[in-house]
Amino acid sequence: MVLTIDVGNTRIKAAVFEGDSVLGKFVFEKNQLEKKIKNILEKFQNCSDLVVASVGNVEKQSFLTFEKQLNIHFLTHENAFPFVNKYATPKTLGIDRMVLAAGAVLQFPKQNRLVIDAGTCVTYDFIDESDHYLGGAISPGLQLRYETLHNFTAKLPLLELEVPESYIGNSTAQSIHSGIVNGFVYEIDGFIDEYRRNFSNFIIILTGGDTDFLAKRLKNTIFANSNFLLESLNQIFQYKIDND
Ligand SMILES: Nc1ncnc2c1ncn2[C@@H]1O[C@H](COP(=O)(O)OP(=O)(O)OP(=O)(O)O)[C@@H](O)[C@H]1O
Ligand SMILES: CC(C)(CO)[C@@H](O)C(=O)NCCC(=O)O
Ligand SMILES: [K+]
Repeated sequence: MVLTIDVGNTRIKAAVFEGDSVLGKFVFEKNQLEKKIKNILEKFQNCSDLVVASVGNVEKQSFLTFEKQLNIHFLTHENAFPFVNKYATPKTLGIDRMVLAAGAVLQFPKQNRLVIDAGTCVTYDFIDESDHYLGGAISPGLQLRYETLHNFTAKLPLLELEVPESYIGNSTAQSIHSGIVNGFVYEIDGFIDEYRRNFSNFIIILTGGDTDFLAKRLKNTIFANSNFLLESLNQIFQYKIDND
């Protein structure tokens, strides 16, 4: 059994795998990390390995507490990844993006793939059919857009996510919802259209905290899987055993 942990910018997500099956899924805050891992390990006593990908500022020490119980694997740029990294600054590429790219290559061999992770930030990652990682884009996520609009203006309120009534916002609130929600959807569909103009065939994987909200609203057909990063961690773990 493998415990996979994704330390994001805002939250931590974890899942226990037996082979390819998910036995349990967990979401928690950074300050609950040690307590939650302890609880998970009490529930799943056959966990032998812990695989972590972290872009957040969590102390490595918090995981090392469990060193006696588990083999701990901290993914870094030094690990073997199943693609050729063509990013101009490979050392600054987010480990979460590398894990998503690896998962796309392992789950969808020999085809072009676009991975969209709609989390705190939205990331776009493109890996072509020759398994070359080309890069993509980073933009603010849905929640971040609401917060930024409020934090950097004098008059704009902090609103909760709401589906806009129309693209023509007829009030301050509706204008904000339209700008953020419609803008977000247009951005993603716009990127997908641009990729389509340049690559004949590719699979699109959508993941991250806003997966379900977005999946219903995009005009393009996508493969929606909010667990894709955790599943990819599990797959990399299998790959890592074979290749490191
Ligand atoms: N319970 C929740 N708490 C926070 N965000 C949530 C929640 N449910 C859905 N979301 C949405 O998920 C987005 C955050 O995504 P996610 O949880 O994947 O981010 P994260 O933990 O920071 O991970 P990453 O850094 O990998 O993006 C927000 O834009 C928000 O709209
Ligand atoms: C873009 C984020 C914040 C998304 O979690 C993360 O992947 C990261 O910190 N990336 C580093 C910059 C880059 O990927 O080029
Ligand atoms: K993200």
